[in-house]
Amino acid sequence: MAPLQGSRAPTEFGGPLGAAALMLLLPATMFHLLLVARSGSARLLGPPPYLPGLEALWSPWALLLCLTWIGLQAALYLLPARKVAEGQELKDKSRLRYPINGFQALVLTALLLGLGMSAGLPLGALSEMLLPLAFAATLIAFIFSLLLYLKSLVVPAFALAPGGNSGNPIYDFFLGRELNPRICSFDFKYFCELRPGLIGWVLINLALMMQEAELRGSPSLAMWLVNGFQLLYVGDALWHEEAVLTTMDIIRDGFGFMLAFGDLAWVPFTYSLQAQFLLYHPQPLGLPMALVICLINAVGYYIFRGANSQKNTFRKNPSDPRVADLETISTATGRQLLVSGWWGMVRHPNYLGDLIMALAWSLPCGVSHLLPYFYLLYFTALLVHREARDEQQCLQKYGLAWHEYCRRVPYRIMPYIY
Ligand SMILES: NC(=O)C1=CN([C@@H]2O[C@H](COP(=O)(O)OP(=O)(O)OC[C@H]3O[C@@H](n4cnc5c(N)ncnc54)[C@H](OP(=O)(O)O)[C@@H]3O)[C@@H](O)[C@H]2O)C=CC1
Ligand SMILES: CC(C)CCC[C@@H](C)[C@H]1CC=C2C3=C(CC[C@@]21C)[C@@]1(C)CC[C@H](O)C(C)(C)[C@@H]1CC3
Repeated sequence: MAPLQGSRAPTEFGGPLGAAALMLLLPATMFHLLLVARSGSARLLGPPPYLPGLEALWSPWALLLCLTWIGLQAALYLLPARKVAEGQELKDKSRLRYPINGFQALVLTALLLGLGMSAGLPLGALSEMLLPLAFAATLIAFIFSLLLYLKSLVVPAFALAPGGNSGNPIYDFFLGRELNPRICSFDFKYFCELRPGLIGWVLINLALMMQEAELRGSPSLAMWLVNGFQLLYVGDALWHEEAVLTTMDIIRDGFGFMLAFGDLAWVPFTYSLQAQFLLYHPQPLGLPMALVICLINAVGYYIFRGANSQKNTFRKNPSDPRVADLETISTATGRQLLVSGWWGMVRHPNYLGDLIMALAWSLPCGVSHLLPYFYLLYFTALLVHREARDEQQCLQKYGLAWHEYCRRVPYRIMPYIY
């Protein structure tokens, strides 16, 4: 049985108190956004238009729908994969294996949906159920995290995450004790990170677009852009699914409430905020402005994809001709750090690209409201915090070589600014 008191790594997110506050604050924020998006004034910083009673939140149908959705995605995850990838080496020197069939799951979901819609499935009606669906997803995330916590109490110590094993049950419940909870080969964290929430996000976007078409005759240009940009982002994540195996969420963070709620509830219901806003607050958008916004998204995507692919190619095979000419610094671990190309511009060029895309997702909503810019604000805070966490880990891993990298590439995310 794993000890309750673990490695005593320094706590993050403000320790147990911060974790407890976040567990209340994050769901509260999500419901606030859902309520405000459909209110006339759509004021991000004002009070919610009303406080929903339990009858507006709880619906057994919504719970059934959420469970069916997760079940469908789990079934697609279990289908034969075109490739099985190995994860990073674990404490016991073993490597886990992961199916690479996320894009296949997206395509099959789209086919099933197409079939359903041609048989009369009223997808637009989903937009009327967002509140009970979000409540059901939160409930599922909470119960799921509790089961994950209980499971973590009976696994050997080497299976625990370095950070979520402080001995404080609230903190560990939030951050996640077990690093890679699995039943047989089914990896819960990997599954949740990319499937039900991410594909659910584009499904909700599509439902909002269908509803707009029903209300106004056809979807607006702004709605097309938001749907297109975010579908590109999700499709890209699933196409490059293997890259998620080197993110800190998979390598370092345990699977607890933060990721379970983040993946299953936060992503689908808050990342679709721009489309929610547009359904209730139609915005005029001319073709020239739409083209400028497409250009901004393309620039963001170019940087995001270029930086992520450059690092992934380099980590897989430093002598690959696409990266072999780049300048590097050697580290005591034997690994090298790129100091030219994208990674010589700033220390997190992928975050910069992601943030530029976030701006492009909000601009179609106009500038009359702050609400559609919530994602950009939240995401800036998330990435600044994430960058600091990653910096700390790289400093620990690479020591002097990391100092040298910081000297050569002084800016973190935004050249000459941050
Ligand atoms: N939409 C969303 O909600 C979110 C999106 N993201 C996106 O996910 C993607 C992945 O982000 P994330 O996992 O945070 O981190 P990164 O992909 O930026 O990976 C950081 C790691 O890269 C390696 N690295 C850092 N500098 C260099 C260098 N100069 N040369 C070679 N390797 C280097 C280090 O690991 P090592 O040396 O061990 O390889 C470091 O720990 C990003 O594009 C981010 O924008 C992230 C969070 C949320
Ligand atoms: C609820 C809290 C505020 C914190 C939750 C954070 C999570 C929502 C994010 C943590 C890392 C994520 C990643 C993606 C989605 C959001 C979460 C889960 C990602 C799958 C999005 C698509 C990208 O292409 C990616 C690189 C695959 C992302 C990986 C990290």
